[in-house]
Amino acid sequence: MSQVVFLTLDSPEPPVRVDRVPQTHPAWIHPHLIESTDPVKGRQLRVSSLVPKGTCLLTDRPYAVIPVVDDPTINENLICSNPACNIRGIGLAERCQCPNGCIPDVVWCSRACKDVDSIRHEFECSWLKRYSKSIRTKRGEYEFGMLWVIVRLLATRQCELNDMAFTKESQLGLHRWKTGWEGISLLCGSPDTWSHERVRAWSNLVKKYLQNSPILPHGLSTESLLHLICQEEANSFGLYPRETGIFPIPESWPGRGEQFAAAVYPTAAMANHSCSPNIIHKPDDRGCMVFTAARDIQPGEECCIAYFDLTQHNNITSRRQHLQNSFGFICRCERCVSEKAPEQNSEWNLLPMMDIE
Ligand SMILES: C[S@@+](CC[C@H](N)C(=O)[O-])C[C@H]1O[C@@H](n2cnc3c(N)ncnc32)[C@H](O)[C@@H]1O
Repeated sequence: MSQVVFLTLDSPEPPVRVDRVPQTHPAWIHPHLIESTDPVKGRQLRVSSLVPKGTCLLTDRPYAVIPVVDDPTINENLICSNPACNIRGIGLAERCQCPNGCIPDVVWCSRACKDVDSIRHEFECSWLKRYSKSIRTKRGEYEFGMLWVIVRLLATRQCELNDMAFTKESQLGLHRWKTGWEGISLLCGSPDTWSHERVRAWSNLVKKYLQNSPILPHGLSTESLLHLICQEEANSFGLYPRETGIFPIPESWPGRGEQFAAAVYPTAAMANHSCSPNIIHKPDDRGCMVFTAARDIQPGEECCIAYFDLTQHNNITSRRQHLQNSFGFICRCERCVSEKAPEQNSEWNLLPMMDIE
């Protein structure tokens, strides 16, 4: 059963028909890509038979995505807020803005996209109006972005709860992979996997900005919200215009470019990190995450991406430090295990998993 909503426009244009909320299913998963579990790394992606170099293994739609740009009033890299579109690169002339003037980062590429997205945007609009300025001023862009991703996750969840067709398909287990909110709830990351300081700071943010209220009517407990932040921090992707994970790095490689968005994907988040990845990843022009085989991948082999730009951290000490500080785990990829930094060897087995600082 599809939910049909008619939205009335101010102008004499015909009403826009919304058949159902935007789909959050993975757009496509290669039939030979499988999920398994590693005793140290947790869930992982593998292939069940030989996958030749250049094969596309996954395109995953974001469950939530936000733009990340310095000055949204002039930057042309903003993405369309409508999750069914999410096109990047909206020129200043063609962008539609929020009629309530919530924040300049919220734009749509057309009036049709704005209208189709009105129910979802309504969920975040009052929250953005009420809190964005003070969070940005007092806490900075990073924490604002993190909280906005959480609010967008909750907004998609709300749409999903109202969308009978999606819920029914999920409940019947029609998908081989867990999708939608069910996929998000399976993401790794909990208060136990992060440092006490970080968890305390996030807990304060939840109490101050994310509690269930008429401004943010999600119906979840503060514990669930804290857990969601822990998951988001362990699983969100930065979106860059060029590929991440090309290895060995070609001499003329310019790097992946400047970040333009951040997103959470239910299936792409299952990929573990390797400092010599066999998968390169890159968002398409609509924010879908695309995984491509960087070389031939043998049957049973794990599929790994690089969580960071390998040109920026080229020795083991720098790579380990970066992964611990930014992602909260000690890298156990084959390259790190074989290269072990001499000065860190003695501590290697003593360090707790996933504990930052
Ligand atoms: C984005 S998730 C990847 C999927 C995750 N394994 C799961 O169970 O859902 C990132 C987490 O996976 C684990 N992980 C990823 N790459 C790893 C690596 N190279 N070495 C050790 N743990 C890794 C860490 O716990 C990390 O916080």
